[in-house]
Amino acid sequence: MKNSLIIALDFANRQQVEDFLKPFTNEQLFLKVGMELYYQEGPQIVERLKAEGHQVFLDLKLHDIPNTVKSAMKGLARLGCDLVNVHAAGGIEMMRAAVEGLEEGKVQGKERAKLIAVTQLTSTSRQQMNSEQLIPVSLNESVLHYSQITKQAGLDGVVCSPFEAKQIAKKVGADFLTVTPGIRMETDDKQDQKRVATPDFARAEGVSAIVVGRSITRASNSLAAYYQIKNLWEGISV
Ligand SMILES: O=C(O)c1cc(=O)[nH]c(=O)n1[C@@H]1O[C@H](COP(=O)(O)O)[C@@H](O)[C@H]1O
Repeated sequence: MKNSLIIALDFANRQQVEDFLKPFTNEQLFLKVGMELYYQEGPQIVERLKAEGHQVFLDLKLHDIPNTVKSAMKGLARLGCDLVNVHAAGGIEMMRAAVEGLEEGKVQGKERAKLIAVTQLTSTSRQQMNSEQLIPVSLNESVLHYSQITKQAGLDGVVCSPFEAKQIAKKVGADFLTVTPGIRMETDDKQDQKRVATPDFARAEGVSAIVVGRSITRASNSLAAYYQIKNLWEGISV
């Protein structure tokens, strides 16, 4: 899990995933299945990627009453994913229920998936958080607070941006996972992301894993873009 580069498979169907993965023939990848793909292809897409030897982050960002989240997690646990998530805004009781569901549903003899909570989405700015969510603090404070309650609920880590990761490691613990999307190369378009950083900045901030979508999946040469980002992330100069 630590030092992973997770590719966000934000595609509409299995065929598009297969086309994207074609050039990566000998690579064992860490792949993220999000709502777009999962809602179209269902559990089979996860089972298929696992059968091909990839690690899978199932990113469905559960956020509901504790009982519903617990039952949903119990079902998801059977898929044998490596990483799953909820929204920290669901609260401590909901997050504890998610852990219970994962434990209850886990595949016999296998480790349960790691569970992380989304703090403030990387598409959220301070101004939006203050005026729309009515949370009158800085993004750092809000993300740190969500990280602390996530730890209290017994989860393994959080989704945050690289800008908050160092402080989380200091205040919540160095082994608490910080998984960071919003990764872009210097010249890339930010699109809908607000808190954006480069792979080498993320490495310098000590994040556990980066999540990269469009900078790889929409690149004219995805394999080359993947290696370029991977080298920066791993601190390899070419
Ligand atoms: O939970 C996530 O993965 C997530 C949380 C967050 O705060 N921001 C965020 O961008 N993501 C996901 O990370 C991916 C980022 O994609 P790109 O912006 O294309 O690199 C998308 O699949 C998002 O759903």
